[in-house]
Amino acid sequence: MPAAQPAPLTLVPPAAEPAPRTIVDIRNLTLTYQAADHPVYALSDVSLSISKGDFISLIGPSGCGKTTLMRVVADLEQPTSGEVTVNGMTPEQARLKRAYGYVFQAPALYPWRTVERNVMLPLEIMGLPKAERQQRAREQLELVGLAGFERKFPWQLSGGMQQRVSIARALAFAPDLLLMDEPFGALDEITRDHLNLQLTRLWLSTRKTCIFVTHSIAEAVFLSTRIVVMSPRPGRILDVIDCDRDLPRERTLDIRESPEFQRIAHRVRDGLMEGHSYDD
Ligand SMILES: Nc1ncnc2c1ncn2[C@@H]1O[C@H](COP(=O)(O)OP(=O)(O)OP(=O)(O)O)[C@@H](O)[C@H]1O
Repeated sequence: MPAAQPAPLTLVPPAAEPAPRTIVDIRNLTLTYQAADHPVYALSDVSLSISKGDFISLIGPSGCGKTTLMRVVADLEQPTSGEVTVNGMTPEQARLKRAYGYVFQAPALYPWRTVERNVMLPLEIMGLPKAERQQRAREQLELVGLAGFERKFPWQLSGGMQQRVSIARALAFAPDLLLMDEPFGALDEITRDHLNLQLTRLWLSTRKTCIFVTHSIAEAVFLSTRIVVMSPRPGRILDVIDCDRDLPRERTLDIRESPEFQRIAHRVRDGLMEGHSYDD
């Protein structure tokens, strides 16, 4: 009987990486506010695609439309023209499905509610049973490093801790997308460094898609997978910088001294200066 032949080797091509899922798709977005006596051209022809797990920072001069852009994604403003989808839905559908959490510049916590009850509030509005509300609130508070502070009132916490409570509140109903509008803008630099570090760890562990507005170049480079540099009003996109290509995903504060970090920071600064009108 002839010896069994070994099965011929077939080369299986490596499985292609699945294309990242688009969470936010913005096409040719223009927004003009109708102020009392004149139109305000806030955004002009903005197109941007944000994939699942991206951490996008929007940076640009004051009044260039960063908040407006986030508010359109959150269905708090209507575009004058252009298309926006969130998780494949219109912003309105996404809002109704609670597809995003919103963190504002000021923590906006209710002073008469404990920390835990502040985080539970959106869950209360959703009608979740108390035990589930409490469990979810505790999980989120632990995630932002505030386990043990559940029974405190907001006024008993520092500004940085209050902002962490508002992040926990935004995360409480497990949104796919986290919108953060200059959440650390009002904090001192050391606290801000600390929160940047915490936020980057939180992002690594949850892989939420984040859109983050900031005026700080260092903060944008430290946190982001991509930085979107905007022009003065009407806001247009001047540059989109891929930070992930040159910086590791896990970042510690000392990365800010690295030549790669400095190079990206320079490019952001160049973009901001190029687009800036000093006549304003
Ligand atoms: N409801 C509104 N009616 C009229 N103009 C508005 C309205 N909301 C915002 N604006 C104007 O639109 C422009 C863009 O505002 P927006 O708040 O989006 O800018 P921004 O880049 O977030 O500014 P900042 O960095 O100062 O927070 C500004 O000139 C602002 O004054």
